[in-house]
Amino acid sequence: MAEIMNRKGKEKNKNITKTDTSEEIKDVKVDAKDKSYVNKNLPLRILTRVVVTTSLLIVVYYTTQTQKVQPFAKQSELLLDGKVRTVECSSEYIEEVDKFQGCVPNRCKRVVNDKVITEEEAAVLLDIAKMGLQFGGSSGGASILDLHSGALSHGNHFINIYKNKDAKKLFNSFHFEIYRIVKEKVKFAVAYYFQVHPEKIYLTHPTFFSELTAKEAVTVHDEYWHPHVDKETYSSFHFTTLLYLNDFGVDFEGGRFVFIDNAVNRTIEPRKARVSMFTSGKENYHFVEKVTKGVRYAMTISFTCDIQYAIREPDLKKFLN
Ligand SMILES: O=C(O)CCC(=O)C(=O)O
Ligand SMILES: [Fe+2]
Repeated sequence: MAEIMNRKGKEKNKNITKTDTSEEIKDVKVDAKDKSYVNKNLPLRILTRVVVTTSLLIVVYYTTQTQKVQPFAKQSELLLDGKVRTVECSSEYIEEVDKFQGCVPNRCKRVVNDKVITEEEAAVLLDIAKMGLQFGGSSGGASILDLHSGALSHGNHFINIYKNKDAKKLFNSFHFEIYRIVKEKVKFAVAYYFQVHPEKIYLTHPTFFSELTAKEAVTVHDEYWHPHVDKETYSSFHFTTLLYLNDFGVDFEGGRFVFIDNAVNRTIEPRKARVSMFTSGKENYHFVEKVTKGVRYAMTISFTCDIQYAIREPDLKKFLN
């Protein structure tokens, strides 16, 4: 029975083919037209979808990005009483610091205080940084001056500032005294906020001035914007402090300090004489945004609980003789 139906169907089709050829041709033409229409418009439709999806993704990305950034300290605010945020210490940090009696912070934290150092002191340090750095300067966007070791960025490498006779003429004992006092004040601020004994924390290497610009990086030393944990970069660190010497949004653009937390990034906008202090473990994962305009000056002042990594004051004699 099915076969009969098939045959009948075939015959019917045959008839149509014979009697209505023009109709079929017309149909075929329309079909071909339709197909070419579909083929011609397919790339356009795909393109439209791609454009719409990409735009949506961009909008979603930027809205979530901007929502995720929260200022912790803005340049426009003066934090005279300090601003503190407690964070859960990473287990590695606790394990490490536990070895040092009297140096364990009762809590891991980040603190910003604008009263520890005066603007006058910051201005003297800015002078020291600028005077020293004029004898060097990296080919890329990041230069450092370390008065303890004498290391000064120069082109693609480092030179020793203590070997430069002209540099020696510019510095005097007043500069070195302010440099010492500032570090001492910062040490006491760390001891106060982290509830550790001031005699149990020691200045450590590297403690240095930094100068960041929008210049293209030349060597890895110029790539200051990578997220990192200070303790992983320098194992001796237990407390990191940063003293900012000029102003975000005034002297330079970009260059905010950013703590990377799970759901949100928290920013510190540099402000002249602002001191930021934090425990150096994984709990304070961070980066510095690229400077897009101007020059940013800061000082990284590092502390350790391990006396074997303590560093001394810069040797004044090396400069003044
Ligand atoms: O200059 C800053 O704000 C931070 C620099 C930094 O992350 C570092 O020295 O480890
Ligand atoms: Fe860092």
